[in-house]
Amino acid sequence: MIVGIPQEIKNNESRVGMTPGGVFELTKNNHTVYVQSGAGLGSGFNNEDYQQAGAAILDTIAQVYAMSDMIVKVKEPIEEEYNLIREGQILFTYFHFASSEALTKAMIKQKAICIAYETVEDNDGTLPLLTPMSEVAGRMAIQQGAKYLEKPVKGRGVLLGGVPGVAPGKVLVLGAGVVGVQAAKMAAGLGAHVTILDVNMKRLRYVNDVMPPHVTTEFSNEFNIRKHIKTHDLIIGGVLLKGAKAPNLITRDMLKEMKPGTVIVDVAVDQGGCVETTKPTTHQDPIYIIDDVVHYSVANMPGAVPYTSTMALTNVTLPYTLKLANLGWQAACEQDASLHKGLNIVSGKIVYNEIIEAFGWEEALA
Ligand SMILES: NC(=O)C1=CN([C@@H]2O[C@H](COP(=O)(O)OP(=O)(O)OC[C@H]3O[C@@H](n4cnc5c(N)ncnc54)[C@H](O)[C@@H]3O)[C@@H](O)[C@H]2O)C=CC1
Ligand SMILES: CC(=O)C(=O)O
Ligand SMILES: [Mg+2]
Repeated sequence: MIVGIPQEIKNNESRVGMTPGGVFELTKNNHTVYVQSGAGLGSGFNNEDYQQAGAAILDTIAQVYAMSDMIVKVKEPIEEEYNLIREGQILFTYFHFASSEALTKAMIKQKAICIAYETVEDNDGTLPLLTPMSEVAGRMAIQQGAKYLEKPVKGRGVLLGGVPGVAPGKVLVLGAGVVGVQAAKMAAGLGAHVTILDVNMKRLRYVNDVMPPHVTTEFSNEFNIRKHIKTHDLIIGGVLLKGAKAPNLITRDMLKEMKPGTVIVDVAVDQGGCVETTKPTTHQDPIYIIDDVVHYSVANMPGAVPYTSTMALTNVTLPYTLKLANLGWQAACEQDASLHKGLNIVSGKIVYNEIIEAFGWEEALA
């Protein structure tokens, strides 16, 4: 198969769809790999690194799309890319369709085979291709939150760890999944007091077992959320309903209950966010303020640490990329139930119900 790796063109997205190590494995299996010139630079890989691994370099993104049977990338295609996508072409990347009707309609129109990293699902319900980026984003959420709690950027002016004689800051984490646990771990490491909420008791039991005593667990419901937002300095949104629009756990009226300068880092923004006032922002312009509450909602947080993120991503995507290249998408998805769950749109038809539900459509637009 011919596999193409275009440069990411989303704002401040420096990750790339594959490392030279990934290219090496594909070419070893007799596949052809085209990499757009300069695509890996942001992650520390130059054209020669890819050539030595067996790739051929193409000058433009248009050439990469035109010459490849399968495109492997990181973020969803953006508008400039829509018309480059060909009927029957496999796109293996993050899509987060439920948060964008425009993207969904565009991919239906292009009749591509859209396999979404974020819905590839193992038997135990875990999401192997989302997990490493959630690990990155969960850890980063505390770094970013701590920064925006500083007064010059309109935060409360609280140091998360406190100092001797002064109490530490308080961090409220919504969702005890991958993002939530990684965020809680980092915040606890800084010495902050952490409250973590989930509706899944198994996850709360796990957190309770592995975290230090200054991380406390509570069941997630409106009563508890309303209680805690009044006293916490930093709120992390890490909930997920697989493939679906995130539930609005914090509504607009609740902002008035928070202390001025409270910071919300809504990591779940890529699935629409779990805060009513969340709207996607970029690394260039990451925050906005409503009712004195600082909102940080960058939809591609790991893009800011591409050296770590590109390696972590290829580690998990490569076995699936190889399977798709070796067998073709139909046979690969028939053989591998986890990969099958990644099918979101196939030749113009939505095959993942939560997307149809997110837009309130009656049926898959075909
Ligand atoms: N902004 C960014 O750059 C990135 C965003 N993400 C996003 O972060 C979100 C979380 O991802 P993961 O942690 O991997 O998901 P996960 O599936 O590991 O965890 C989600 C948790 O939310 C919980 N949950 C569901 N409903 C809830 C409720 N009403 N209250 C409290 N908890 C609830 C679930 O029980 C689960 O434990 C996803 O939307 C993911 O796409 C992930 C990576 C990067
Ligand atoms: C998961 C995701 O959307 C990201 O890594 O950007
Ligand atoms: Mg994202």
